[in-house]
Amino acid sequence: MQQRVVIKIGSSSLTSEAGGLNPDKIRFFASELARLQQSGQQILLVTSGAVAAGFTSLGYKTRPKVLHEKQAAAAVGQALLMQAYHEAFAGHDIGVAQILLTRYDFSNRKRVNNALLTIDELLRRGVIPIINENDTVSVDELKFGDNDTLSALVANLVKAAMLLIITDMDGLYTDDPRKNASAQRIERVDQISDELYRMAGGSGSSVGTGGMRSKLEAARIAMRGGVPVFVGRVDAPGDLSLAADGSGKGTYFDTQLGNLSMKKQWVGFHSLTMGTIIVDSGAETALLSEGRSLLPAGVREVEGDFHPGDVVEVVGLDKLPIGRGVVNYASWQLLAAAGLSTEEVQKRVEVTRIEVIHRDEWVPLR
Ligand SMILES: Nc1ncnc2c1ncn2[C@@H]1O[C@H](COP(=O)(O)OP(=O)(O)O)[C@@H](O)[C@H]1O
Ligand SMILES: N[C@@H](CCC(=O)OP(=O)(O)O)C(=O)O
Repeated sequence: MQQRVVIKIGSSSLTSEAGGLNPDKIRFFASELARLQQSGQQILLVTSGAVAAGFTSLGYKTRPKVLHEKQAAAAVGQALLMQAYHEAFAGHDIGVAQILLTRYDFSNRKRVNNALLTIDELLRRGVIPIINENDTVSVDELKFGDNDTLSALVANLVKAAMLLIITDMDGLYTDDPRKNASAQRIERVDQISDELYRMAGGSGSSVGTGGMRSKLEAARIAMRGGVPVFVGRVDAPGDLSLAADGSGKGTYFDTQLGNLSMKKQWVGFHSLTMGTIIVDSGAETALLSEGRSLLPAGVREVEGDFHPGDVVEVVGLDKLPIGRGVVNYASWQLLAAAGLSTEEVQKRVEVTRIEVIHRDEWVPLR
């Protein structure tokens, strides 16, 4: 199978600060992607820019903040965005296809499989799938909020050889370079630490959304799926191919954290969680450092209404996420078993497995 490369281009790289698409930039990226495709890779493009492209046509002076205004702007802008790509790629004799996805699509195996079959067929025929969030039907918690996460989920789904996140900054710095001139660029990252998250700020431009923080989050998801990531700038001919070859202007994230099976990817990143389990510090250490299963004794609180086989989020006493797993208890059973020793649980609660979450069905997120 040919190698697949997912390229994500942010609004800041395609539009002007005042709104509206920049056709020169679109043409430039089309020729960069065409060059990469000619080198034998299958290309998938995750593009932002619909809101930024559309808001001026609706009479907004600046990028709207209210959800339904953003959705309206995206509905106008998405057509403009696709038209611009269609024309730009036609110059290279390359066809394009529009795919709009939401978070919910990834949590539903049937829907995500349909998307994959479509993508496979397009790639077989040399067409570039152009993917964006389906802004019209996305509502708050189902929303990606930014396309960085979407690009990581797509990269994992298609088993990409690499994810290239193109933005207006040449990589991750020790601080936002727009605010701190002495910030230093980080060349390579092999583990995403809390310290790194503290360095990464929000968006510096008026058109972008997630900033470096959401790019780090995306890198974390892709790395867990075994996909190496580049975050950086592409602004001269040949830059994209250089980025794919390992000598781009940006930061590289390696994947020493190991590959996750499709099942664990689904549990960790694609599924919707049906509840939350709050665990004590002993259970947190057992789960994160000792590779053990979660037992009822370590459970402090239970939130939500779930059933055996559902995916739940596990948080520490500080309420910060530790990971996700497939739960073996219904929420009402776990409420009865919380804090009890294994012996006590066996006497009092009728469950098929004693582990609340078995380590084989657990994905740590720290
Ligand atoms: N530590 C950091 N290193 C680099 N850029 C940072 C950092 N913290 C915040 N940023 C900001 O993140 C911005 C890129 O994110 P964003 O505006 O969302 O772009 P895009 O539209 O490409 O997704 C940069 O322009 C920069 O101002
Ligand atoms: N779906 C939205 C993406 C939102 C957005 O701006 O994302 P990004 O520029 O990647 O930070 C759009 O096309 O405008």
